[in-house]
Amino acid sequence: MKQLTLQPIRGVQGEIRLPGSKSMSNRVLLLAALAEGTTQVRNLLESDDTSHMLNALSILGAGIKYSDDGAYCEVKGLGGAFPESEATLFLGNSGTTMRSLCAAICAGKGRYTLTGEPRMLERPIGDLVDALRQVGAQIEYTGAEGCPPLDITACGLAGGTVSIRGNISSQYLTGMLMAAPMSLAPLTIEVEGELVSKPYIDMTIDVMCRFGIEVERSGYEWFRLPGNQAFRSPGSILVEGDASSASYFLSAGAIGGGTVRVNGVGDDSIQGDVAHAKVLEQMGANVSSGPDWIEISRGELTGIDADLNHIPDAAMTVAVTALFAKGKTTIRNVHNWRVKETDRLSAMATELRKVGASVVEGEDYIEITPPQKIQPAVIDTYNDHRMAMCFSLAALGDASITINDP
Ligand SMILES: O=C(O)C1=C[C@@H](OP(=O)(O)O)[C@@H](O)[C@H](O)C1
Ligand SMILES: C=C(OP(=O)(O)O)C(=O)O
Repeated sequence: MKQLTLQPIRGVQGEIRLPGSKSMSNRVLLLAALAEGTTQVRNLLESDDTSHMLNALSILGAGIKYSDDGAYCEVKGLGGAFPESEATLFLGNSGTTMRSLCAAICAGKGRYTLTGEPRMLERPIGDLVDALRQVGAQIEYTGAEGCPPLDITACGLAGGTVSIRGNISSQYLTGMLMAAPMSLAPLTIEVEGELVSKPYIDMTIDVMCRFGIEVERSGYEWFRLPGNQAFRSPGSILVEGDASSASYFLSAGAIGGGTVRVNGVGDDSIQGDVAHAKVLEQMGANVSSGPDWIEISRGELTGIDADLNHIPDAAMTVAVTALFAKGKTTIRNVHNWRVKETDRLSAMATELRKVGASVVEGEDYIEITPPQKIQPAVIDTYNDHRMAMCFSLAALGDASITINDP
């Protein structure tokens, strides 16, 4: 196993341009593949999750190539649902790919197996499968009930009304929304109970709108879409910088002193995770922003008690930032951390204790009391990119931090 040791970092300042948003990249790729016309996607993220989406889309028939200078990725759309074929698609541990492709595939024809890394086979998808079955999808579990692998016999989606639970992941609703225009008649999607991670739904609808599909909605309660519609390519689309990735740099600025500026996301962003800067401001950091940039510098940081359900990914960065705040920080309403790349509530509690914090791990919250002084530690990352990225910040505490499997 590789390790990365970070020597104590004494102060940070500087400016970066962010890589493309994972969430926006994967939405744009899928809709571009289904759309009429060719889309040039700029600032596409290069990552495991986007490579699983790209690979699956090319197996499903979309034409994908990079421009000679690498400036954009060109996606030649299919002009409708995926054409009839048979394929096994390996989707790694990418929730956005698994959930959105599952729904989109059901709108077409053919026989498909969707599978992934061992952890993906433990991540729930039953709420999406139940909803898709209401509109005629034929999906079987071949492993554990309620999780991938899935065997799908795609035969199109009927219209009508479908009800979907949203209390575990918003990605199920995102999947239904992006498949809905391909249904055979208008579709109304009703959300049953509480919906988590709400800003991701606004992002989904924003991207769909750029591909020519209007969604009628009542808040996060119901959504109505016309059937038999094709997405239309906007020609060219710029993927915003990744707001979740921005959170590590912004926290570094809030903790470490000098001014840090991230370019590529700001006030005009469609990503909910830009609200991470607001949380840092609430903790005492100095924040300013423009349409596509955010700048931050240190203030006296104080612990907060906050419901961070709306920013589940950046909330992990807040948890590590809490090591540098005065007093206790409580992060509430993050029960679905337990079903992501790893059980993030348990992993976070274990690793924060290694650097000396006192931690209470609740069923759906975490309470962090910082140590007098951050202890040098070897951090396990549980095959979770965000564990690696957010614990790098602990090296700002005058301690050397080794990250396992960085
Ligand atoms: O729709 C998306 O792009 C995402 C939604 C969130 O998941 P949940 O809705 O499962 O919380 C988030 O954690 C994930 O990284 C990306
Ligand atoms: C939860 C995440 O990803 P996904 O659900 O898309 O696998 C993440 O990137 O933090």
